[in-house]
Amino acid sequence: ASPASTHTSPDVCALEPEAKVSDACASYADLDSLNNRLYPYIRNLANNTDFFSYYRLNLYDKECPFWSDENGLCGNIACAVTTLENETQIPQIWRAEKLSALEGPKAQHPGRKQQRERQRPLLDQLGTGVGESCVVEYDDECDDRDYCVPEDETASGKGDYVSLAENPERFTGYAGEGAHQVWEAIYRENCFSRPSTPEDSVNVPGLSAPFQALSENQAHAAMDFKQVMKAAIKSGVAEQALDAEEECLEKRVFYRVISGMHASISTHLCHDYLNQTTGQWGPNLQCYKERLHEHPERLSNLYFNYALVLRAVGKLRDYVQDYTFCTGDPEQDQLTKDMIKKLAGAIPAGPQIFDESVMFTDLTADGISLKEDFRNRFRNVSRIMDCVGCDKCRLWGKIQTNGFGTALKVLFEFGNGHVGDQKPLLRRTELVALINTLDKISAAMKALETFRGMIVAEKDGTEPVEQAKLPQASPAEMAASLDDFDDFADGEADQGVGNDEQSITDVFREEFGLIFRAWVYVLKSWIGAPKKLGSIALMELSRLWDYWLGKPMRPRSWEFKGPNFREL
Ligand SMILES: Cc1cc2nc3c(=O)[nH]c(=O)nc-3n(C[C@H](O)[C@H](O)[C@H](O)COP(=O)(O)OP(=O)(O)OC[C@H]3O[C@@H](n4cnc5c(N)ncnc54)[C@H](O)[C@@H]3O)c2cc1C
Repeated sequence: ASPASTHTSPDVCALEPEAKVSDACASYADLDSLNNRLYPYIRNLANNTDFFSYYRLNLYDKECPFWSDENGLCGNIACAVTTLENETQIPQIWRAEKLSALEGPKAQHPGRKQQRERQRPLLDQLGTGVGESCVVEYDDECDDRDYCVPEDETASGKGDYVSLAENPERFTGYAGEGAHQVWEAIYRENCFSRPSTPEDSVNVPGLSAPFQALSENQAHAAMDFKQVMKAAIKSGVAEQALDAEEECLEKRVFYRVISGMHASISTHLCHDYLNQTTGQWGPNLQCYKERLHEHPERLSNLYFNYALVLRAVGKLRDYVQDYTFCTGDPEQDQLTKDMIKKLAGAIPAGPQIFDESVMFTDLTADGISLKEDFRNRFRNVSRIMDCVGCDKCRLWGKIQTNGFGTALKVLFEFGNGHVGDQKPLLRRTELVALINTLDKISAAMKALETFRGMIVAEKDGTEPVEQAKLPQASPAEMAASLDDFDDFADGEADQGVGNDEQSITDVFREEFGLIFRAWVYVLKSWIGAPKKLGSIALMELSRLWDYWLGKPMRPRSWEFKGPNFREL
């Protein structure tokens, strides 16, 4: 049956491309077209820059704080993570000797203020090119404005560096009771207004209609809300139950973030699936149908997350200006900074895709406690990640909760009049997690395109069109992709997307940028002219040679690529 016929969720109709993603401000089609342009760029940034492709985290030493996780461990080889054992594989600036030189002796756990004071003179020893973001991360103490339990990147913190590009998120085989227990615990964090007494929870009038879909036996056997929720998840009615709850926007957003993250994980595992008969990795259409296609509200939540995270990255445009990207390779650091600045600058500013200013507007005690509750619950989700029994899933689960936590922090703690305009310092791990989370959602949206193509092909009885693979870009190619991005930014401006009111300085900067790029273009053409003239001469000589030998003359290289081919 088609999704439309099997689901009563309001998101079913809303999934039409032109429809707006509910709770966001852009349509599915807008977000898809934005993603088509941004995707190669985000990929490059996340996978091909040292700053964003290494992550340090404590993957093995944290125990699950909620239950004994010994039974849920995954022994598959696909669950394993390759950590960087050899220090020479890590950019020099992050190696232990460098980090410990910066920290100095550490006899006891210092407070945040002490940490800052102690690190300052040591940072100064490194010289002006090195900032806090290069080497020093505060340890895993929570800041008031954190939505996540932070990772400790200091040398004394237990942890390993992981190359994210070498540990892609894909099918691992982690499933069953252990995985379900984790998802259940995560969704339980969404129950802001849980009934206060066990009686309430089995009292049918206290439950929303979908909970009543549980059999009477199930409902009466449940002694508290936790059990009702567990039973609801088992019976597959939890999503509808939560949908139908009378929820304020903030609680709905909490649920959508989690469900969207779950949908993204499912998309990746279905798209990069191991066919255990042939040993081949590739998309598994059945997996997609069961987990996503038949649940349009999950897809809607994935798009919602894209809008939310993209908005947060866009808000970094001023912040990254002063940020020191430090890997020990100044050329790459400059490139990284330019790339993230361009990315942030190309994301429509203002509330065109997501409007965070409509959330947490209630400044009464109730409103403040709602925000605290929201933050604490999200922190709990990040703690639950220590209960994931598969290393690879835990790695990406931790990165993505940190990424969403950072997005929420940027959205709700950076200005907006909620807390004032003070900008919180972002840890390196937070920035890395944010960009990699965006990369995961962006790649999931591209994977959905593949699956949609497969569904059409299956219906028509044709072969699915293979998606073009992204080329592995070298730093020089990355620079070229910056040029492409200029076109994108200009194109968007022409279409009136992302055009906030501009000041005279902005207009001047924009015009100056245009003139500068035109000047660079002309200069590049002049520099390239001798090579091009040489190629023309060589081509004409070869044609003359063919003519002299009486052979058919080979066509000119720019002639056989069609009328629109401009290059030599
Ligand atoms: C943090 C984490 C990371 C993981 N990473 C990976 C990975 O990288 N690779 C891998 O192969 N496996 C991973 N897993 C396991 C994977 O997510 C599934 O749990 C597993 O494949 C079993 O799937 P399932 O069909 O039983 O349903 P599950 O995905 O386990 O879902 C459990 C229940 O939740 C509900 N549900 C499902 N999707 C949604 C949604 N989007 N929104 C709301 N409710 C939903 C449904 O009622 C479903 O029955 C991860 C698990 C966790 C907890």
